[in-house]
Amino acid sequence: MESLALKPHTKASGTITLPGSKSISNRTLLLAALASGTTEIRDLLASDDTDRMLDVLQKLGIKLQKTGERDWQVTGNNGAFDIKQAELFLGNAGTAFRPITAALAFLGGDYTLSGVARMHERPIGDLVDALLQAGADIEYLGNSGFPPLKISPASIDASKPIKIRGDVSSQFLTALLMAAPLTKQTVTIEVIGELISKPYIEITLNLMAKFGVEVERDGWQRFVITANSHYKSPGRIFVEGDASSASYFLAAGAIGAGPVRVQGITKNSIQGDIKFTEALSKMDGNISWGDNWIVSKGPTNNKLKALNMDCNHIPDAAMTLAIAALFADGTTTLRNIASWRVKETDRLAAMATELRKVGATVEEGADYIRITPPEKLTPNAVIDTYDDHRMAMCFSLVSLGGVPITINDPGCVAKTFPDYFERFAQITQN
Ligand SMILES: O=C(O)C1=C[C@@H](OP(=O)(O)O)[C@@H](O)[C@H](O)C1
Ligand SMILES: C=C(OP(=O)(O)O)C(=O)O
Repeated sequence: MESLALKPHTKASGTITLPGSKSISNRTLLLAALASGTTEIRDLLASDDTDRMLDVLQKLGIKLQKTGERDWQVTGNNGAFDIKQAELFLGNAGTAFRPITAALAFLGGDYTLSGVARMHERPIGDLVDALLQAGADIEYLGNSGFPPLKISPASIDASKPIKIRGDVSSQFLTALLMAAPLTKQTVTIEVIGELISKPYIEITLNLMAKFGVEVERDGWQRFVITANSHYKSPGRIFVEGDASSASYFLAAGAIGAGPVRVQGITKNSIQGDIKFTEALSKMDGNISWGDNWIVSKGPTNNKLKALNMDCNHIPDAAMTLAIAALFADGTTTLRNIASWRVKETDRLAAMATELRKVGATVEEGADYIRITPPEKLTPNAVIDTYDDHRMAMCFSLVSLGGVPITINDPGCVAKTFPDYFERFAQITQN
């Protein structure tokens, strides 16, 4: 297996232009494909997750044209896919698998949807159960409740409210919301139990509105999409820089004195992970904002403050906090993150195992992690990354503690940030 040896550093500074947001990119691609009219997408993320979405849309007959390094033109097909039979591979992209499942279930056709082995261990039962209530025809080709899936033509009846659980992944509700206008019926969605990762629903509603569909809502419990809703191209759409990707560089600035500046995002971002900046401020990191940028610097006394935080609203960026915890003045507890267990790997187990390799004392609970930093980080740890881009990106930050560290399978960052390590090298050159 390939591995990357990172040299020890104590300082991080410089400027990084962020890659486009994964969450915005994949939603925008799908909405543009389902809209009437042509959409110019600027600053789309180029990564494995977006490649999976582009590939699937192309297979479904959507015309996609690359018009610049990060720019695409999508010719919408007005709420339909012309290709009615296809075998689709969605890698490990949750933001592609879940919404494509819902769209195809409502539009009908003969499709199989599969992914990498880990995707076949990531639950999808709550979404399938919701789609079945409206008459969709979906079969599990492997284990019940998990991909791969077979979708067949069906007659969809949305006259009764569709109930959906949102306590395993918010992507199920996102998928149902985005697909609802395809039924051309009024769809009422009722969320059962506690919805997790709520800010991702705001991204969904925001982008649906940009494409002309306003969703009526009653808090987080009930959403109504009326029968006359259909997606229309907004013309041109700009993808913000990825707030989760920003977290590694902002943390680097706070750990390694800084200043580190990320470009392509600011305060009014529609991404929930922008709130990572609040968590970093609570740890005494210094954050400042501008037009289209954020800068982080270290605390004046050089040590970060320990944190005790409910991280349900920022599940991805919370992993970065687990690493920042290594540089804090006491024990950090990150709570309400049970969803970590069903992402690219079991992130609670993986994070605990790898943090122990660098000397931390770690308590891992069903839905929390508690991290006490060591007096001195253990040098030369060899970190396993479990095919999880965020494990690889997070652990690069340990090198800022002045210790060499080796990252196994660094190429797994391709899921959302293919040139991460080149960018990281840019801020650790001095
Ligand atoms: O909707 C989205 O774009 C996402 C939602 C989150 O997943 P969960 O809702 O499963 O927590 C997040 O972890 C994922 O990276 C992207
Ligand atoms: C959970 C993640 O990905 P996915 O969109 O596949 O759920 C992630 O990027 O951290």
